[in-house]
Amino acid sequence: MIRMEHLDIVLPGFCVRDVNLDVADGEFFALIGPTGSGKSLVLESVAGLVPQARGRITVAGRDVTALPPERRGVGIVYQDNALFPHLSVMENITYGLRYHRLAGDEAARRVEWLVDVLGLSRIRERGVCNLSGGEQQRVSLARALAVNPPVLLLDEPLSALDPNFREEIRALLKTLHAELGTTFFMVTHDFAEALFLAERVGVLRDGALEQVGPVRDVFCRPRTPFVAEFVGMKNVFEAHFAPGEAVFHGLRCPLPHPVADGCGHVALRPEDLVLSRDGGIPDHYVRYEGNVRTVCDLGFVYEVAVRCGSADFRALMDRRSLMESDIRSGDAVSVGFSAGAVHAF
Ligand SMILES: Nc1ncnc2c1ncn2[C@@H]1O[C@H](COP(=O)(O)OP(=O)(O)OP(=O)(O)O)[C@@H](O)[C@H]1O
Repeated sequence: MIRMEHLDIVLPGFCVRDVNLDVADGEFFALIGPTGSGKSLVLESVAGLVPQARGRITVAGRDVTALPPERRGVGIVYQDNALFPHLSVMENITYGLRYHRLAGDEAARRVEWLVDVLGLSRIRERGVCNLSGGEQQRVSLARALAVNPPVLLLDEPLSALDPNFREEIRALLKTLHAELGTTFFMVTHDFAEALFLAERVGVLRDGALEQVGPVRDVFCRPRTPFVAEFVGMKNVFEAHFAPGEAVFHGLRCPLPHPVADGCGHVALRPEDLVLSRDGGIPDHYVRYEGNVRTVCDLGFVYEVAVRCGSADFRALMDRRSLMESDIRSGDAVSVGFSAGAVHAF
């Protein structure tokens, strides 16, 4: 549905380099990466809002590289919703219908369906300026989808919302995608969002794609240290591989799958580590001894940093486990994990 071939965008001080990407018809694809990695530029080049220096963009089989934004067949939803402030909710939603010559029963039914699914019935005649952030974002989703675009581009649609609205809009995005079959192409720097919504993701780093794949694959089997850290692995170590095991920072670790001998990395998710002060690590777990360096309150969970030899591990613990195990900074602890949790690459 969307194809980018050898896409380059050249700006003073920043370049997007040789992006090649295929997004399938009806897919929910998320382009993820840290702030400033070029995600919005790639999305805007699909929309025709940023000129590319090289490459070709195809939408629904049509080469749109040279077409203006309004002829590309894409809808767009921004982080800050960009509604027309002088128009009502319904006027905003139906604004594009006339331009796209979409009057008639089918368009009216679609608008009513969107108003209903997005919970806008009660506020349809209101002006948009005094709506809550969540309501405004629901209106902008309805406006973008009212003209039935084959592709909906979403530029960080949740990041300006407070946490309650974020969950609500996230769930609505999932429903809309499942019901409409529209291809969704979303940009976000929040991997958890992509994990909840997307079928596949592409990870952008400094203007270049570093890994593309099914979201679970990228989550569990990152191919580079950068992707591993971006998806929250937290424990990424340079390692030397020998038959059946990895050695890193002087620690030996069995490998769940055969890996070619030589150098590489091992990575562990912080939630896969178990900490204990009294040796209470299951016998079949890999186990190292170390000292707690810091205990950091992250809100719902605690991140506990433990040094074992010269390796710094980071584990996540919920409040109850932390209280029950009475782990504090400076304590001697065991760090344990199942060999199956080790990702080697
Ligand atoms: N019109 C422009 N002219 C020059 N530089 C630009 C322009 N637009 C964006 N940039 C720069 O290009 C880089 C990538 O910007 P972009 O907005 O695509 O990043 P992003 O990954 O979407 O980041 P964020 O998550 O913060 O939105 C940034 O350094 C930005 O300052």
